[in-house]
Amino acid sequence: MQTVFAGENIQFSYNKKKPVLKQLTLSVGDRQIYGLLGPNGAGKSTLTRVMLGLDKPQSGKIQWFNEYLNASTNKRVGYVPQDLALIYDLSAYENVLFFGKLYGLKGERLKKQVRFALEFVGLWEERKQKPKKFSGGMKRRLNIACGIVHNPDVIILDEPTVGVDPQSRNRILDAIIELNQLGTTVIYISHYMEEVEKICSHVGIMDDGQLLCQGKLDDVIQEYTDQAIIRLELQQKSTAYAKQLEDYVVLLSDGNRVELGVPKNDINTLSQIRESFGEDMKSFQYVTPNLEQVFFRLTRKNLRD
Ligand SMILES: Nc1ncnc2c1ncn2[C@@H]1O[C@H](COP(=O)(O)OP(=O)(O)OP(=O)(O)O)[C@@H](O)[C@H]1O
Repeated sequence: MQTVFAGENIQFSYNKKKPVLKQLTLSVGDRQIYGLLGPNGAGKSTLTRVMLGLDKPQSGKIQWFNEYLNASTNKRVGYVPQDLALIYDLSAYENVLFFGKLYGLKGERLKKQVRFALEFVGLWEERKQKPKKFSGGMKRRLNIACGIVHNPDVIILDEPTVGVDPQSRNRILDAIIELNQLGTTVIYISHYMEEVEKICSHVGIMDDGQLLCQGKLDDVIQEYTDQAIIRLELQQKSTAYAKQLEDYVVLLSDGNRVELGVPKNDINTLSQIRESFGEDMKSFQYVTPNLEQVFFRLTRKNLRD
């Protein structure tokens, strides 16, 4: 596998006192959809700025395509920022044209690429309209068109589905998958665990300026979920079963619902649970290990906290 991005021991602080990125090492391979997850303030946007060369780290090594950042690597990387970077007095077409020119495109190639980008996000028909009239989802899609107009080898998308309706959200996710199938490596920063599980081949979880794990999505889930989860629906509120619950690791207790962490494939524990609750157990469900559990285990936080 070819490495597209390699960052080693990146140390960065805004005010030279408290580091925001702490000896962070991260690598992204060619044609991956790499999901970068982390709670608020973990340092994801800062990392993105450092990766793009907008902020300079105090120490560490950053390479794109095995080269230090330079004019040529810059052209191969696209960026769709979290905050919409649109010019509201220009039409959708002119917005994308503007970004294409910034990346050095000219003439027929520029026109062709603008059309490709607008068609790709499904906004070609609306090209003459100004984005101030667009819905949140359309603005996000236009933002993406501006980021891909120069046909980059890698695109970094920072929370591209925030504040959009479900239809636009699906459209954006489908477009990202399609872009990847066309050969683009995607670095996808998101707060939505289910989106990362749906589209990403690889994942990295960061907290407090450090990368806590990274790897193939399935491998990470396997490696970091040493417990199976059993979800019980009880007749009464879970507080009424304090005695029975003493014997188990209670992961969640919410009204009549309880989630217990049990060793994987441990049939004895499962039958013990059935016996302990007997008739009081309305339902019993095995919950497949997922990224949310990995995230919680590593950060002790829920992503949307
Ligand atoms: N320009 C800045 N000057 C000083 N501190 C900053 C600046 N930008 C971010 N920080 C601090 O750096 C830390 C990491 O912030 P950052 O925005 O990178 O996190 P994040 O993971 O992207 O968060 P979110 O998910 O909320 O966007 C936070 O403590 C934040 O307050």
